[in-house]
Amino acid sequence: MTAEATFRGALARVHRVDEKLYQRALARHAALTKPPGSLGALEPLGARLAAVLGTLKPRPEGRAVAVFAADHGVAAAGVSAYPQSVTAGMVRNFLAGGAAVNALAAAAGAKLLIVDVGVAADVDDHPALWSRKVARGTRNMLHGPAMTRAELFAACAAGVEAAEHLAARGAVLLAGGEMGIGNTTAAAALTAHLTGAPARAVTGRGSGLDDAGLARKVAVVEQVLERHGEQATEPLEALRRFGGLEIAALTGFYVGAAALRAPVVLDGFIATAAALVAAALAPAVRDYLFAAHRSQEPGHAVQLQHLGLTPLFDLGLRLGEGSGAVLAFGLLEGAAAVLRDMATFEEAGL
Ligand SMILES: Cc1cc2ncn([C@H]3O[C@H](COP(=O)(O)O)[C@@H](O)[C@H]3O)c2cc1C
Ligand SMILES: O=C(O)c1cccnc1
Repeated sequence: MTAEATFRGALARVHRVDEKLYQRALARHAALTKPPGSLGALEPLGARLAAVLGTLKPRPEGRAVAVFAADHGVAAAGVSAYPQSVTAGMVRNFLAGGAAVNALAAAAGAKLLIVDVGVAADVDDHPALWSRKVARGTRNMLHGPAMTRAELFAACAAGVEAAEHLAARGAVLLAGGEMGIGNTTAAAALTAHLTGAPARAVTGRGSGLDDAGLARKVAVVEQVLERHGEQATEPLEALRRFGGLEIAALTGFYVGAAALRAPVVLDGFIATAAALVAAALAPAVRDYLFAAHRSQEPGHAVQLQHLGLTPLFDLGLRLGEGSGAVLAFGLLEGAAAVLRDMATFEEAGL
């Protein structure tokens, strides 16, 4: 099967969840031994999980996070506080177990898969590494499309296959993360294009730009949109022009998860840019997406509002790597547990 067929096949398998099951789960919550509504956001959260998993007694055990890594040609425009070489350096750190997502995934009991979809440097083989290098980074989107169509679909297919791989190994709750120096610039361009928000409203400091760096980054995003925004007439073309290989892989990952009817947790600004593309291609994908946190990156709130998703928490995170998504696993499992395991007033004879 071609990469394009893999991705389009997954898109065609995405269907809306059962709204009636969602309503029945809310009704069950109202009958449980607690004042109605006293579990707050956990109640609709549990009901959404029930609808996704097709049961009033969801048991989402088995957690996994896939972190997609790739480099960005636009990094040459001085849009990050860090050099491009940090992408490969951090991939090696993930494999050695020393990054934030390693610590958080271990604390959450989540399996971690690292996927190289486009790191510029060579990365040595490792049992935790999936080598799906499509190219040695993207081209600089200031001068033209970041990817070819073949590269775009190869990255999207890698994401679909990562979701299938993790689900086949017992993961019920999925999350995606990313690593790629320069990728908040790509995410900002995509977000401005897909939501219609002005570049300056969705462009932030990323990994830590100062005021001058931020002004340069906003100008880059504006120039990119001016130069070829009009040619991006559909979501996949926007992804090809302004995205990154890891963002395309995350788009495939969300579509792949939805096609498998698996709940999938969003992370921060870059991950949610990929979710915007996925939801633009197949609106039903939204039924399977769970927003973990609100990132400090200012465009994240714009994206979440566009998707109609309410984040579960705001810890002031601005890291990526899937770090915030992994932190939400416990809340999802807690929401499922109360819906599944609590007694109703009638059962308790109350
Ligand atoms: C050491 C280090 C670890 C990271 N882990 C995630 N990111 C985050 O920062 C990058 C995006 O920011 P920008 O667009 O400003 O380059 C991404 O790789 C993202 O995941 C990191 C960044 C650094 C420096
Ligand atoms: O929101 C994020 O995920 C984020 C923000 C800044 C830098 N890297 C990631």
